[in-house]
Amino acid sequence: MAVYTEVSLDEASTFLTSLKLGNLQTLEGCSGGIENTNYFVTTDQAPYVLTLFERLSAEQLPFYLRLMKHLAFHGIPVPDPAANRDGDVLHSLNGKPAAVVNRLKGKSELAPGVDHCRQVGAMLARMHLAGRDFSMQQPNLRALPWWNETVPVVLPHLEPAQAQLLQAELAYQNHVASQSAYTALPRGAIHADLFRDNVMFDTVDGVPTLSGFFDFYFAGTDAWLFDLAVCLNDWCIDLPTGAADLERSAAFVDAYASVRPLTPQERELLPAMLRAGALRFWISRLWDWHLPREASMLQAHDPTHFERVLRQRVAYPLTLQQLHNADALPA
Ligand SMILES: Nc1ncnc2c1ncn2[C@@H]1O[C@H](COP(=O)(O)OP(=O)(O)O)[C@@H](O)[C@H]1O
Ligand SMILES: N[C@@H](CCOP(=O)(O)O)C(=O)O
Repeated sequence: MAVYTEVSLDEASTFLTSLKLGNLQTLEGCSGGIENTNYFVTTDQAPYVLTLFERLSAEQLPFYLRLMKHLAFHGIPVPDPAANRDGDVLHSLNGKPAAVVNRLKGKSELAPGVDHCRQVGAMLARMHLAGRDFSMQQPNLRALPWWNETVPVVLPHLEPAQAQLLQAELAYQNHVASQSAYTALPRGAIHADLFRDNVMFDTVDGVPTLSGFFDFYFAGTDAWLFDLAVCLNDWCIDLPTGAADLERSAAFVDAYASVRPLTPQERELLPAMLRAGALRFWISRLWDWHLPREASMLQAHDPTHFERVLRQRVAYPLTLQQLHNADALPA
């Protein structure tokens, strides 16, 4: 259930009219999602999603909403936040920060194939390029400084072998971040959480067709390669084992690079960033699992999944060369 703050028909109707989004026809609480209150609404103009932000503050939200607006303006299929007559995209409803975006068509593909990966890879690169002239900056709030802060907090909850891996990987990532190749990585606005459940596909003429990226609430300014690595760690692995799926990985990376070729430093650091992406989500899942926030509505995800992904990435580093030689990694 993801309606934490009730909105009545009258309240929604007045709100949508004030944004000139038409006359309310339907209002339906959305059962998916765990962070925010989401309603699917339809007016005589279009279907929308009304979100009341339960956790993020009014200070953080403008970056996410403005980024979505910027990307939508540049033709990237992302929810486009509705502005009021003053151009504001962050509103307030029933005491909560609120936004209204267009509803993307389709549904998430939780068992993606090669073609899904190809589409997401190409669109990810287009999104990175479209973000180049986005004027706002906000650091990735779940990057290295947060890992350094959070690892000591979760360590006491781990088995010795897990603690050893976590500390060793954090030391390795601190070392990587001090290298000139890392500093030279191209950067910009990244989604930072573009998992399978944050992408929609619609069926067009019988063909699954990417219809949008959403849930930009971990977005920030960081290395584009990190975003690519986060995606590869979700879209292109075998979920039960965490092992890389070479065919999907190659399709994803090739599609990405066909839009934005990777720099020599990105090619060099792909294995390290795949480890960084696994570490980031292992830490956040450990944190949510062992230290649930008071009155938290979050359902913690299984941290051991990303421990497995990290172990795979350490044991079998995935280089671009290997991606094009499918025999190089064990099945
Ligand atoms: N713009 C959108 N278009 C279509 N569906 C959406 C949109 N935004 C959210 N949803 C739906 O609402 C669900 C919850 O959204 P999400 O952003 O993941 O919520 P939370 O941040 O609370 O986890 C998604 O799984 C998706 O089905
Ligand atoms: N993708 C992350 C969790 C982020 O939660 P979301 O529901 O806001 O996408 C993970 O799998 O750990």
